[in-house]
Amino acid sequence: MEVKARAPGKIILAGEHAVVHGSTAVAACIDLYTYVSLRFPSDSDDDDTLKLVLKDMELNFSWSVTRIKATLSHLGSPFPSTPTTCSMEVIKSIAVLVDEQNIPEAKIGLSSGATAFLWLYTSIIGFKPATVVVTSDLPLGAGLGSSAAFCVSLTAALLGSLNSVHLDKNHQGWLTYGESDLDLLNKWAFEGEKIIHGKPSGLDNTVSTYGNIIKFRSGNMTCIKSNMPLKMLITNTKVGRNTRALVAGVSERSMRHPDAMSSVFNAVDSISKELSTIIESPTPDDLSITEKEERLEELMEMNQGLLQCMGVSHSSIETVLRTTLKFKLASKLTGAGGGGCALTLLPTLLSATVVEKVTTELETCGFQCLIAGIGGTGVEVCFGGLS
Ligand SMILES: Nc1ncnc2c1ncn2[C@@H]1O[C@H](COP(=O)(O)OP(=O)(O)O)[C@@H](O)[C@H]1O
Ligand SMILES: C[C@@](O)(CCOP(=O)(O)O)CC(=O)O
Ligand SMILES: [Mg+2]
Repeated sequence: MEVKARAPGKIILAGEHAVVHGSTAVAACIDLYTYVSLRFPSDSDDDDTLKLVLKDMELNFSWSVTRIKATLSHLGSPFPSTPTTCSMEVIKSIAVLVDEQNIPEAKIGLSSGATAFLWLYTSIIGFKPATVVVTSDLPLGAGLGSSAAFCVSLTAALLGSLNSVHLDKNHQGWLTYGESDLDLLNKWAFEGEKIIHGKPSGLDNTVSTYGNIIKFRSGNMTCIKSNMPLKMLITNTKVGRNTRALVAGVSERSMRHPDAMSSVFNAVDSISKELSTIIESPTPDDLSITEKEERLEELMEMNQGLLQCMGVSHSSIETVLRTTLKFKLASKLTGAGGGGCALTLLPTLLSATVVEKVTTELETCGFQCLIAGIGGTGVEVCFGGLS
């Protein structure tokens, strides 16, 4: 049997980092996906290996199931309906299994992904041989939520292989999970994100699971129905960074300056709330589309200023801000910052010529630009053929 799953990446319109400290954030899924295929060997195959193939990265990992079992069977796996946090002690045991794979130094960031994989696989499936193949449209470590899309798509494929999950396995094409299965899936993916991020807010896995545009605060989400066109230019500075280190840096700064940082987080909370109100408010209302766009641009600039206060901007992001400002366009970083991606609002009345000019100038700086569709469906699975 083969189960395929795909989960989208995301952009954060407002509230990254502050959301880890209890502020509101607004995020939308984008139409770039991570894909997972899960295949169990037939009973006649004499195969004792669990294989993880990271196709884009040209990396093949393989573990003997007997070896994994010797390391982890004391945990009582599998426990698919009880999402559980991987303890530090178990992370260390899994790290030994990951280290044995000799990941090249240049790709060492993938070790946290491999650790999350082993935790999710053994917790949900147990000690069974299989081959898991992963591919992704998303740049890794660029702020577009590749870590969450990886955890969500993997969990979707794993849960999809269980009989306890309510899905029509004869359906041809992509299928969505029911509400209660999605809730379970999201909780497991959050446990995977904890292994990769250290202290995630849960925003990224939630938007990748449920899709749409969401307002999120302290683990609770509300879907936002947008009443205006939202076109964003995404610029990838290609400056690599690691969310875990950036999130830890903000927490350290907030321990050094608790009062000042709490005011920063409160300001971000207000920005996210105002931003979601503007997006949702009916048009024509008291504000025209152009006026709404101007307010969004101002809020994005204010949010970017506060991200600078948190210490997560970067010279490459400042270059994007300066370049887009020349065309009177507002930008902010998206995701953890420290490089990675920036968002630029493209107002409805902006001419195609200006979009072309700004894109060319950003690309001349060595950056990569794209316009993604935002706010679509979340995670999906597939058992049959895909047309
Ligand atoms: N397709 C993938 N395969 C394996 N690991 C992945 C994949 N996508 C993401 N990861 C893991 O997530 C990490 C990147 O996550 P993170 O630093 O949070 O950045 P972002 O989520 O913005 O892309 C990678 O270094 C890797 O460990
Ligand atoms: C910085 C943060 O708000 C978002 C991180 O997103 P990403 O991993 O950079 O795509 C962290 C979080 O919410 O868990
Ligand atoms: Mg991430």
